[in-house]
Order: sequence, then C-alpha cells, then structure tokens
Amino acid sequence: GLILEKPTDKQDAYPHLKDSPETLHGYILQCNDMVWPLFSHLENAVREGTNEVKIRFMDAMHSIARLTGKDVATAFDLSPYNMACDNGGCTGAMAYEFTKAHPGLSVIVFDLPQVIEVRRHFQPKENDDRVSFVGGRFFKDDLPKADLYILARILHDWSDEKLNVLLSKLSKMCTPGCGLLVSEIFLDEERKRPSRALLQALSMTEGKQRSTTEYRDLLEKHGVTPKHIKHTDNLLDAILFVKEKKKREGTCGQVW
Ligand SMILES: C[S@@+](CC[C@H](N)C(=O)[O-])C[C@H]1O[C@@H](n2cnc3c(N)ncnc32)[C@H](O)[C@@H]1O
Repeated sequence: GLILEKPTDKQDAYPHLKDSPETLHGYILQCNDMVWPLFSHLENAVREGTNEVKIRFMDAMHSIARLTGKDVATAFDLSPYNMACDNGGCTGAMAYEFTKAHPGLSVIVFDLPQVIEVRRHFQPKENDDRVSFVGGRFFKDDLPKADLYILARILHDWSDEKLNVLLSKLSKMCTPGCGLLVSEIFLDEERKRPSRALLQALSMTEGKQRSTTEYRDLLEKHGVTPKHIKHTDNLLDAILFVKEKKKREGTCGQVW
C-alpha cells in the first residue's frame, strides 16, 4: 500500500532495508500495518493505546524525522535563537538535527507524557545535553519558554479551529523577534500536488493539508509574519515566521 517516490540524490536508494543509513523501515511497517488497513477497512479504524502500537507510531515518525531533519534544521539561519521548543517533537530525532546544525541552540522536545516516557527506545548513541524532554499537552498545559517554536508535521493534524487555540497560545508566549518554524508538505495553490500530500490526506480524520497561502493566512492572524520559505526537495518543506513588534494591517504580498 505504500507509494515511495523516486529517491532524490540526497536520499537513500534502499530506504526499505532495516540497516540502510536512512532507513524508512519503521515508516513502511507503520504504513503497511496501520495506514493501509485504515484505507481498506475504515470500519476497523480504532485507535489502540498499547505500548507496541505507540512505539510503532513513534518509529514511523522517527524514521521520517531522521531522513528529513537535517534539511529542515538547515533550511534557515537560526543564529538569532538560543532556545527552541519542538512542539510534538516525538523521539527528538529532529531536535538532535537542530542542535547538530546550530551550535548555539538548545532544544526542548515537548510531547505527550506517554510519548516522552518511552523516548529512550530512540536515543542516539552520542549524548547531547542541549536536547531535553518535557511531557505535556500543547492545547492544555503550559509550554516551555523558548525564542523559537518548531511545529514539524503538527499543523496538518488539526482543524483551523483547534489550531487557532494553539497558535494564540504560542503567539502569547512569543516576544517580538521570536520565531515559529513550520515544517509540512505544502500543497500547491491548486491543491493538486504533491501526490504524497493527497495520499496522506486520505488517512486524516480531523486535520487537513494546506497550501503555503493557507498556512500564511492561518498564522498571520496571530501576529507572526512569514519571512522565509524553503522547498527542501526532501519530503518536508518549511516556513520561518517571526513575531512582529505589533500587529500589522495585512501584508505587502508574498515573500516567496
Ligand atoms: C505527526 S507526529 C510529528 C512528530 C515530529 N514533530 C516529526 O516531525 O517527526 C505528531 C506528534 O505530536 C504529538 N502530539 C499529538 N498531540 C499532542 C498534544 N496534545 N500535546 C503534545 N504533543 C502532541 C504526537 O505524540 C506526535 O509525536
């Protein structure tokens, strides 16, 4: 049931093999055992909360984050920032890419307590004390204080209504100059491509795929402005938003 696009020259040609350097083995198992049955047997689409299912999901997130993390982490100059909070940062795979790429940056991985609990399954061999972990729920609990908030593959999971709650909270946490880094598959303006965005949309319940314009419109309402966009050519793209000094009356057109 999994459609793999032809690897680019940056990508591993054998991502299905468990021992490949950028293995997608966990992601492929997740798609095969969990996502494809959702497409085929919607009536059985029941969420299970067992550890095995949780670790399988985390493994899937982990393999994609390891594959794309470096490109997302190096997409922008992040030298103005010292402390990032990776909201829904899961196993920390992206966080470690951010600290590797930016020597002045520390990253707090914020995710559900039950996810943080089992993160040790996925710890890298080399210890990095600039990455730390905090358990909590981003709609309800206080978020760690940071000057850069990362939202990688988070926004597509939720409705506009829910996101307005989260973004309003983040906007209040941000002082002027703070950054908000959004990484997603961005739909083109006709909402027809890329095909992997459409395929992923089939397995969504509450969320939706959005174009760069839709993300911009959603976030600008919360006082952050898109400064840079990066098409990484590696599954996930990214936009860096920055909190403005005061709310602007609309923008002067697209920055990309
Ligand atoms: C699609 S995964 C993305 C993981 C990671 N950011 C990445 O790109 O690899 C979504 C993550 O959000 C976390 N999450 C979902 N709801 C959450 C909530 N209410 N509070 C905190 N984290 C949440 C999940 O546990 C999961 O790790």
